[in-house]
Amino acid sequence: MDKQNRKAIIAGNWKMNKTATEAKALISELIPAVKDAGCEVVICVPFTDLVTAVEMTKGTNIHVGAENVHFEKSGAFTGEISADMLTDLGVEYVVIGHSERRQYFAETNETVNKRTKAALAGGLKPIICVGESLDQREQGVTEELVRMQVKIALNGVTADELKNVVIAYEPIWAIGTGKTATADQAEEVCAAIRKVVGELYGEDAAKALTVQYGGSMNPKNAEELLSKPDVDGGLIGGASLKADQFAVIVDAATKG
Ligand SMILES: O=C(CO)COP(=O)(O)O
Repeated sequence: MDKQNRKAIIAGNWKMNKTATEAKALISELIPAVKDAGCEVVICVPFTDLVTAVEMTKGTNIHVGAENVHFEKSGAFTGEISADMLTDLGVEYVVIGHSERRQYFAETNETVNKRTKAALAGGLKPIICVGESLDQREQGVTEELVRMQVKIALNGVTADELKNVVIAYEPIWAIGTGKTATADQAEEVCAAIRKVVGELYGEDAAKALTVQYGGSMNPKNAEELLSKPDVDGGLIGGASLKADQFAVIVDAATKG
């Protein structure tokens, strides 16, 4: 369902889960489970599962994303993957700046910005992750922090490119903890994200932007979270690894 003509997107972020063999089994279950979705359905999978995911989802309503992309086009960057490598496979989306990347792999707002620009230049749709730690929330700096993360991530991104950008609000304290933000907390920050994008690109661009919530979204809480006016979808970790659970969330977004 569209909110003010916005596209709701439910994206799975598989993280470091599923071998190619396991991915095959999960995607086989997912295809029939989400075939009537009224929202966009994306699965962001490990690099080693991309070929399988792209091949298996051809002709279905499932879109495929990667979980990271390097900012250089090519060269001596052992172990890295470029935007061209991903688009050439048929990959459409890419998660950028996930808090796990920021926490364990020294990702910064600046590298998030570089990756975002490289993704867009290469024809990928970035899902840019922002969000505060529990400490930051308790200190009352959530909105300032998220505004800064969004501003730096989008530095140098044109208004035209913004049409392909998705922003995911993922409070770090809610990721993988079973502790979900309340629907009002999610709405408050998703609205703040839309506001800062409005300041940068104007009202119309802000209204068109898809802003997702992520952090322990599950079949039980999805409907309430997705009913909020500024929550246009979800970035789902744990529950995206179970076809039946993911399908319930997709249904909730279809209603939302
Ligand atoms: O990090 C997330 C999605 O990117 C959320 O993970 P969980 O849904 O497992 O909390």
